Amino acid sequence: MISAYTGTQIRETEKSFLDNGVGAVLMQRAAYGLANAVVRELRGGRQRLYGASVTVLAGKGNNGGDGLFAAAMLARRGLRTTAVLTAGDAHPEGLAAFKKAGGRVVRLTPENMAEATAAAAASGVVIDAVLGTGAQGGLRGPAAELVEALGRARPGLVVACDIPSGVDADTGEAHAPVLRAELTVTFGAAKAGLLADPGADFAGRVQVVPIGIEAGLPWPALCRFEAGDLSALLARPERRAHKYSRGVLGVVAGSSAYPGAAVLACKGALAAGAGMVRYLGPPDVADLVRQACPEIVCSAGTVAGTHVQAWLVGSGLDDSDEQQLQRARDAADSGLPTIADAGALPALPDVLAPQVILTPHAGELASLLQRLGVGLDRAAVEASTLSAVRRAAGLTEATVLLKGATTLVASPFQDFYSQAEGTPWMATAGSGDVLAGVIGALLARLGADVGHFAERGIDPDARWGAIAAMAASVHGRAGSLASAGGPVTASAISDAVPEVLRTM
Ligand SMILES: NC(=O)C1=CN([C@@H]2O[C@H](COP(=O)(O)OP(=O)(O)OC[C@H]3O[C@@H](n4cnc5c(N)ncnc54)[C@H](O)[C@@H]3O)[C@@H](O)[C@H]2O)[C@@H](O)CC1
Ligand SMILES: Nc1ncnc2c1ncn2[C@@H]1O[C@H](COP(=O)(O)OP(=O)(O)O)[C@@H](O)[C@H]1O
Ligand SMILES: [K+]
Repeated sequence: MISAYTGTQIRETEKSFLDNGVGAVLMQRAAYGLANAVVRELRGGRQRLYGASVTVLAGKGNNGGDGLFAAAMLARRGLRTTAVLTAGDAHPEGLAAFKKAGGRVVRLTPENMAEATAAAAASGVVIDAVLGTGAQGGLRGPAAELVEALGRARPGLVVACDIPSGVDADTGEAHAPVLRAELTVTFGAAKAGLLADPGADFAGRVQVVPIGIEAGLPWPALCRFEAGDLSALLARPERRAHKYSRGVLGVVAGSSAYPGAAVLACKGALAAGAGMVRYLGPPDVADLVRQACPEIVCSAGTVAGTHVQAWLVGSGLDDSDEQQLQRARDAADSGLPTIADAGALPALPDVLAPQVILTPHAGELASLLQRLGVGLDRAAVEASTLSAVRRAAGLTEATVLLKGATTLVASPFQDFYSQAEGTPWMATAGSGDVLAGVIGALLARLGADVGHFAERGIDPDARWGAIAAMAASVHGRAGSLASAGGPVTASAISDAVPEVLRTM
């Protein structure tokens, strides 16, 4: 599992080390990790180290210090190094080491702005070490001007030191201008803002360099499941499993306008290993569901009269179909774990419960928040995804999964997950319906199994968020597998789910 922390958590952890006078040692480790990462990138691109050019944009704090020490190490390995000091001042020891190693120093002024920009744009590697976890707000003054111009000039390989300057380490909010990095080398542990959009857009690949503070880190602010976690959590069926023990999912989805959503949700659930799927809905949609998936048991019954372990409600619901909306409300009110998607979101009560998992995309989350009195539009949600999803979970008391390039999960117990295994090709109609099905199958199978999670170190209350994140990971992996770099349909994502689960 990748654990990520806020800037404050990292600074508090570092404090005891700094108080003990080992701050300089930590900085050397950070700089060494950063310099090595740059070397690996150059070698990976089959470039010669000797004579390669590197420009470090160095601010006046410790982030600039890390960058200058790293650049000094690179200078000693034969790279041509330039430091652009964006604040006039610089970390004194870092600057001294850089000069001693033979690096060239440019103190940024309005007069040499064009020259400094051109030099940075022409160098093979740019290290962004202007602001780190001590940043308050975004870049200002000459540093902002330089980064703005450099962004337009499309520089070579951009490597961010700890975090792209201007990205908030706690929330992932980006204060323009931010230089888009291909790689972020981050110290001690990942920062939460690197795993939430839009920060993740600017961070590129994230590499964590241990610096010796790890044992003192607190409970993470944000987690990301990796393949090994999924293998442990997605247990195979027991030898004497039967269809009921595998989990029965009830599905309330689809309408005459969107019958396909019901089919895709059911397919997603079957693909993710539901023991049985019971569909409730209008006869014309039920006919289509039966034709597409003869495995599904269809009826026109009520929620109370249908025996299931979990519910999936809302995908493709029509807001005028009062019978389906009532079923969605009954399911959310049943006390059983329920994934509520799309058309169910505006139909449910404001306050729900943790075992109800809401799955909005950014637009739907904005509408939900507006209904709850929070004046955020879609753009505001996209600019601050982690804060938005956290607020929604707090206000609704439900578990909230925000879909997007990075999928975020927030539970009312303050557990946060970020998964990003998908591909932009998955931004295709019906993809979210398949995700709903995958979540539904996992809820039906694992929702009641408190012991299963407890044995794997997950608190019973935290299992709803964990299940949502596991499903997002499986869905993202299935999408990437099916896409293989090209277009993908929602059906193909669903078809790839069993292969992902087989390899877990
Ligand atoms: N303290 C240590 O020993 C370690 C620190 N580390 C590095 O230190 C960084 C944090 O260092 P700092 O706390 O010095 O903070 P930063 O280097 O992030 O920046 C703080 C400095 O920039 C100024 N500043 C803040 N916001 C600004 C803005 N918007 N525009 C212009 N100037 C601004 C502040 O006044 C201060 O001088 C981490 O990101 C990491 O790179 C790592 O080397 C690990 C060890
Ligand atoms: N740029 C992207 N990169 C990766 N995954 C994405 C991207 N955009 C959307 N997705 C994923 O695709 C799915 C889209 O769901 P949704 O917006 O509900 O679509 P629909 O309602 O058409 O099914 C979600 O799982 C989301 O996380
Ligand atoms: K930085």
